[in-house]
Amino acid sequence: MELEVRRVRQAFLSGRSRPLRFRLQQLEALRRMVQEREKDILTAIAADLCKSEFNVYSQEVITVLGEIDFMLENLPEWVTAKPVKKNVLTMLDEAYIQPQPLGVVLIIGAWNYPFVLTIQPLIGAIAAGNAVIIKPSELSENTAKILAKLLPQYLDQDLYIVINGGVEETTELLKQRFDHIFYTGNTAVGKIVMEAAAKHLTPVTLELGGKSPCYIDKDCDLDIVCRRITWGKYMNCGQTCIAPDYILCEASLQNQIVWKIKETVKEFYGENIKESPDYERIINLRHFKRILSLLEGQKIAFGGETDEATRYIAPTVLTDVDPKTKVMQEEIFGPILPIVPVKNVDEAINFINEREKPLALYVFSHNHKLIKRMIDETSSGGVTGNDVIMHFTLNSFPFGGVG
Ligand SMILES: NC(=O)c1ccc[n+]([C@@H]2O[C@H](COP(=O)([O-])OP(=O)(O)OC[C@H]3O[C@@H](n4cnc5c(N)ncnc54)[C@H](O)[C@@H]3O)[C@@H](O)[C@H]2O)c1
Ligand SMILES: CCCCCCCC=O
Repeated sequence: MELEVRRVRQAFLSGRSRPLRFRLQQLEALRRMVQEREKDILTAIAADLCKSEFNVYSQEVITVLGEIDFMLENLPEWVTAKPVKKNVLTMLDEAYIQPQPLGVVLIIGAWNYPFVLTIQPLIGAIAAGNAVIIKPSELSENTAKILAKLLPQYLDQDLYIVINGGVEETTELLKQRFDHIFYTGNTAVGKIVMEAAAKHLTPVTLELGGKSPCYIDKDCDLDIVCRRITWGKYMNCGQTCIAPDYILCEASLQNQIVWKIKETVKEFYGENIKESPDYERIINLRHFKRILSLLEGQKIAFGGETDEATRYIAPTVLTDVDPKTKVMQEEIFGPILPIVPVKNVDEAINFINEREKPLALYVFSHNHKLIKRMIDETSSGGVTGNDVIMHFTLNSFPFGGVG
C-alpha cells in the first residue's frame, strides 16, 4: 500500500493533474468510458444487486453522465481566481482566492449504488486537480472488478488508481497519509475512518446513514403520497441511504396507508414480486439476517415473506410500531416500512427532534405552512416536500447529513 500511495503522490507532485486542460481531458475520457463500456458497467452492477439494466441506467449511469457534464460546464469558471473585497489597508493590493487541489484523495465507495457513489466523488476529485486512490466496496464485487479493469484504460494510470480488497486492505490503506478521505458507508466505519484520518490531520467527507422519516399530514392526496413513498422505499430493495425509513401519521390514516401501499406494490411489481425484473435482492446474508431480526415481535400488515437462498425480502409494512423496538433504533436499509402513529404534527416534530438528525426528511401535506414549519423546526441533511429522494437529484443542492 505504502508503495502505491507513494507512486500516486509522485504523480501528483509532477504537477500534471493541475492544468484545467488536463482535468477536462480526463473528465471527457471518463465520459467516454461510461458511454463506450456502458454494457459492461450495466452488467456488473445488475449482477451485484440483481437489478434490471434499465434501473441501473436510470439510477446510476444518468447521474454520473449528468455530473460529468455539469463539471465540464462549470469547471473553467470554478478554477479561476476570485477577487475579494479590500479594505483601506489593502486597497492598492491584489487580493484573491485561488482554488487549489489538496493532493492525494482516498475514496472509499459504497455497495448500494456502487457505480455512482464511487464515481461521483472521483469526478469531483479529478475536477479539483487531485490524484486519487479509489477503493470500491468489496460487497459489490462485480462493480469493483469492472472499475479496476476499465478506469486504467481511460484515465492517467499513475494519478488515478483502483485498489480492491476488503476490511484488511482498507485498514492498511487508512494507515497511509492522504490529503482528503471521502468515505461512504455506515457510521461505525465512519468513526474508524475519522480516527485514522485524525492521526495525519487529514480532512474527511463522511457520507453516512441514518433514519429518514416521512410525516404524512391528514390534508394530503394519499394516493399520490403512497405511490411516491412506495417508489422511494422499495427501490433497490430499500438499500438507499435516503430511502423513507419510517412513517409518522395520525392513527386514523394508518389503515388507508397500508391498503394504498399494498395496491401500489402490486401495480409496480405484479402479483409475483419474486419474478419482477424491478425488484432487487439484499446484498448479502449478513444484511439479510440483520433485516429479518428487525421483524421480530412486529405486527406485519403485509409482506414479510423471505427466501434466504436468494436473499429475497418482500416489500413489508409494519403497523402500530413501538418506537422502543429494534426496528426504530437503527437504520433499516431494507424493504421494511414501519408506521408509528402520532397525535399530531407537534408530536411528529418532537419525535424527530428527540432522535439523531435524519439524513433526509419527507413531509406530505397540501398545507404549505405545515411543510415550512417542519423545515424550520427540525434539522436534517435535506428535505423534500410532497415527494421523496428528489433533492438528491439536483446538483444545484449540496448533499449530505448534519455533522
Ligand atoms: N450518505 C450517503 O450518501 C450514503 C450513501 C450510501 C450508503 N450510505 C450508508 O452506508 C451504509 C451501508 O453501507 P455498509 O454499512 O454496508 O458499508 P460497508 O460495510 O460496505 O462499508 C463500506 C467500506 O468500508 C470498509 N470497511 C468495512 N469495515 C471496515 C473496518 N472495520 N475498517 C476499515 N474499513 C472497513 C469496507 O471495506 C468498504 O469499502 C448505510 O448506513 C447507508 O445509509 C450512505
Ligand atoms: C435516482 C435514485 C438514486 C439514489 C441514490 C441515493 C444515494 C444513497 O444511497
